[in-house]
Amino acid sequence: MAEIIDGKIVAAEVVEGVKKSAAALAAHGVKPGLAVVIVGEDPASQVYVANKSRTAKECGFLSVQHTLAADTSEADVVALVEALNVDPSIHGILVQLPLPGHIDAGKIIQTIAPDKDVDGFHFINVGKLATGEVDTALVPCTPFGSMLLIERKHGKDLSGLSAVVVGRSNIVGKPMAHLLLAANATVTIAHSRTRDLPALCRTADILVAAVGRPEMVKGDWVKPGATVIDVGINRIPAPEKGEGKSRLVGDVEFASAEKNAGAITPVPGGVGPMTIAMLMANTLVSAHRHAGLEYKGL
Ligand SMILES: Nc1nc(=O)c2c([nH]1)NC[C@@H]1CN(c3ccc(C(=O)N[C@@H](CCC(=O)O)C(=O)O)cc3)C=[N+]21
Repeated sequence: MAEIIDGKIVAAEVVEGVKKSAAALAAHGVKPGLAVVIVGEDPASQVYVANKSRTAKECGFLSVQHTLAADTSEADVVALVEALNVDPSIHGILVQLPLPGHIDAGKIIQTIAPDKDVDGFHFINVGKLATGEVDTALVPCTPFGSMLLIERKHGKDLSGLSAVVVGRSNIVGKPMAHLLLAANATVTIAHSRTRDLPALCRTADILVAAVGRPEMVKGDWVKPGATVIDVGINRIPAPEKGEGKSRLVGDVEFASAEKNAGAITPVPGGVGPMTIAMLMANTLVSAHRHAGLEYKGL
């Protein structure tokens, strides 16, 4: 049976470090500020938003939330982001995705000042990650947090290890692959058009599932002893818990996968809490950079 990697514990350690560093920043008269912009009400995002503002306050940050009506125009969202870009009290801007269909998410993301882009989605940060300029980049929170869990298990140098990332999104799959590559892993990105996905997954020493399909990765896809990082957060009906009830599952079929894996992240309590912790870490890094200070954390 696999070791269960407890993301809540590692995330709490990260948050503890962020809290201490934020307190030290206060001596320089700097308070990290995080602004979250939400357009409309996406129920799947509510948990995330609540966890995020609670953690930001716990870290001693300024935490500002702008909740806009679902029919807000693209121009109005652009104007808000531009105002936050020049607001000196704000060091991190996160525009909650998905956005309503009439708003071009790409346009909004590219409007965010790259040095406040705590999601790491702006072309500048994507390019820096891809070219190894990580010291001045902001790295996407979910892959960054996943990488921290992988480091706990394998150290910072993944030389000789093969990693398979299932999923090629700009938000998780691609940046995850870049981080693994930067750590010297041999990386394959798999997706819906990959031939014999189970066989490919069985070659992975490190298997990252980020496809958004509930329990798609089965136990017999997992190489014995492999490290499995489950990025999926899927809410599925759970009639056994009562009528209208639901439960969270990952992209990995946990019960079968934990029999083969050497280590595995659960859902909930794995990558999710790490995403929040890294958002705090990125906001702290940004606050340091804006103040001309160096952050020697993480
Ligand atoms: N611009 C943007 N950046 C994001 O990073 C972003 C986003 N938009 N839109 C929504 C998704 C989703 N997301 C989550 C992060 C943590 C948990 C999390 O903490 N999950 C708990 C779930 C706790 C529970 O529901 O019981 C866990 O996995 O343990 C969930 C979801 C970030 N997202």
